[in-house]
Amino acid sequence: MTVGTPTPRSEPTHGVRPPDPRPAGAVPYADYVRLDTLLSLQRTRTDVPAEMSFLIASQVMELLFALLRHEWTIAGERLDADDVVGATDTLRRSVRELDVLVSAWDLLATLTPGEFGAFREELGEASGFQSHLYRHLEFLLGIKRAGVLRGYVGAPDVHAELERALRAPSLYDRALDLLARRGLRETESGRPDPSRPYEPTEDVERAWAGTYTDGTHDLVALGEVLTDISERWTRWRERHLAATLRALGNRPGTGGSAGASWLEQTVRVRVFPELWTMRTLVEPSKS
Ligand code: HEM
Ligand SMILES: N[C@@H](CC(=O)c1ccccc1NC=O)C(=O)O
Repeated sequence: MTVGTPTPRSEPTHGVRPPDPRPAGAVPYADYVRLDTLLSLQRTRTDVPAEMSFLIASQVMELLFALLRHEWTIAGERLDADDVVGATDTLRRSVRELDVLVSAWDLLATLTPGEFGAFREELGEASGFQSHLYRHLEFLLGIKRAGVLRGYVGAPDVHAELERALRAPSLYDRALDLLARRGLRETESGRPDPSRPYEPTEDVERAWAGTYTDGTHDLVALGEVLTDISERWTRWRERHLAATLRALGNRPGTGGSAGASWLEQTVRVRVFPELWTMRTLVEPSKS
């Protein structure tokens, strides 16, 4: 092609031949992504234009919940194996995924009460409150409430999986056990009953403060990435509350709660609490 010849619309402008879209032996893109199945899942209940972004926002967030469950399960196994660097790498990747989860609220940021109200009745009593993946993530983060299981008695597989996660040590329990194995805690090992709600202790607060003061590099990196996760978790809740206030005002929720005022209480709870409270106790670094 000579200079000045108009480029046909179907050809790339940079002069490189496009790759063969179906190379022999390779898995076709549409098969790998399961595109047919994926694109069969966006069945809205109404013709209200804004409903599609609501549905896709919910699906995107559920996918990211599943991804985070995967990452945090791997990270937990690595902590148990004393692989601090491996666990920290996995948790760092999960922080980027959490950032995507938080920004997924942008999909709902323009939803007005009029638009939401136009399809909300079709949702019946369905609510994100019933998300079992979200409950699984809460358990991994140490937000343990046995009562949550009651909502899943009609779904035995989900119930069994959540029960296992409730009884297993959380990610934080596993990190604190690791600190104990490294001789950084006054008490020897983990919580006697990991299915109980996590209660902050001065022992754990001092253990983190001592670790940060000593500058024990791998453990400070672990503490910082856990703090990143805690911060993002709160941020997701803040944006959920803002989206709710904007789209719903102070109406009660479909899941039976008071709505925004109920969500407001959850925003105040921080996961991994001593990683926040210990910071006042950390001594200035020497190097
Ligand atoms: C504008 C859209 C949304 C509104 C107005 C809204 C509203 C609410 C309300 C009022 C609750 C409290 C329970 C209830 O009574 O229903 C709730 C809980 C919840 N919602 Fe949403 N929500 C929205 C979108 C989403 C999306 C896209 C997700 C992602 C899957 C989601 C996930 C959750 C979860 C996990 C809970 C339980 C929170 C907890 O227990 O701390 N919500 N939502
Ligand atoms: N709790 C919301 C509804 C809601 O969040 C919801 C309802 C049905 C399907 C998905 C939903 N949101 C996210 O999962 C409300 O009170 O309007």
